[in-house]
Amino acid sequence: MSLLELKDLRVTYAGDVPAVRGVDLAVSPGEVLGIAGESGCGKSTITNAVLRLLPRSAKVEGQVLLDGEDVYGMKFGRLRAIRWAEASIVFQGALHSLNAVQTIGRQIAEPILLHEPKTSRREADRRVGELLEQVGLPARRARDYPHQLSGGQRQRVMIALALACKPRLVIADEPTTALDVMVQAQVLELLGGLVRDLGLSLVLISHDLSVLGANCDRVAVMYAGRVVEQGPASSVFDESRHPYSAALAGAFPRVGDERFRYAPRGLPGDPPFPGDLPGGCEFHTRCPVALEECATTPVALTSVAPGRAAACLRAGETGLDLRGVR
Ligand SMILES: Nc1ncnc2c1ncn2[C@@H]1O[C@H](COP(=O)(O)OP(=O)(O)OP(=O)(O)O)[C@@H](O)[C@H]1O
Repeated sequence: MSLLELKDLRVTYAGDVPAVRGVDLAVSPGEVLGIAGESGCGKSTITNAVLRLLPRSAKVEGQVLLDGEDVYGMKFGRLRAIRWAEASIVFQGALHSLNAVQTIGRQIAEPILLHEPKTSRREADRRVGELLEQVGLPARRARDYPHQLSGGQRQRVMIALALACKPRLVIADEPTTALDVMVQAQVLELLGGLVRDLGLSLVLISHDLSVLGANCDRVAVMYAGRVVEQGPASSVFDESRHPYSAALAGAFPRVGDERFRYAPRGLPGDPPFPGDLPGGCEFHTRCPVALEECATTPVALTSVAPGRAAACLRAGETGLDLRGVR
């Protein structure tokens, strides 16, 4: 059974902004699922929807099942119990997520003491030290305040915090966006290693498809609130079946990788505003291989190969060369 399952998830913000428009996703125990897409495509909305962290004005339809339990059908007490302990989130931008006037040790101890009331302060402190060491920081840094740490160290603290109550699922929403490339690679390697060692499931969210290609088992690519391609990470990245995935893959080349014979190219234009979507395929206005009918024919996510699906009228065409899109 899946540890996390989204069934036809739809989120509409006040003012009729359909930010997520029917997303089906499943994450198995121990699996790393990547969610890719440009800013505004609905990635953070999905993150927040999983643990019911959306503003009250957001209308949520469909289902979120965590280990088979309907997150939107449970009482608030149960919801509070599963946050941190069953599933936790590493948010982007640790400086804003951490409390500036509390030591990081206290901040990591807090969910432990809250969720495990029998744990003594002393035991919680011991666990904090252990968690800090697990993320590559000396235990004594527990006495530091967030401003005394570098950006990469703070993001390590965020990971320690997410692991504090031994959850089975971690959602990391752009966990390395604010970091420089070297530190980004170190933090991702750390996160991936911990997930493997602890046997956790991970949902890794990023606009950078190369990050996901290197760190995930499977990837879902989102555009305008929907999944437009899904499949094993390496194939979505190397042999995209949707022109948008091909463009995303081409926007972030891996230096020295022989497979990238094309210069990195940005994708012209912006994603559409969710309140004002074009007809037909939502991507047709920016698509380099669009046909006339793409402007009028809506297209659903359809299986294109075992374990692979794409929402493109041309996805099944043999010989369609998307490499030039990169
Ligand atoms: N509280 C809100 N009220 C109204 N609209 C919102 C709200 N939060 C997000 N949106 C809109 O919903 C859409 C999806 O936003 P979301 O933050 O989920 O995208 P994202 O892919 O995570 O982008 P980013 O990478 O920039 O965080 C955007 O058009 C955004 O403007």
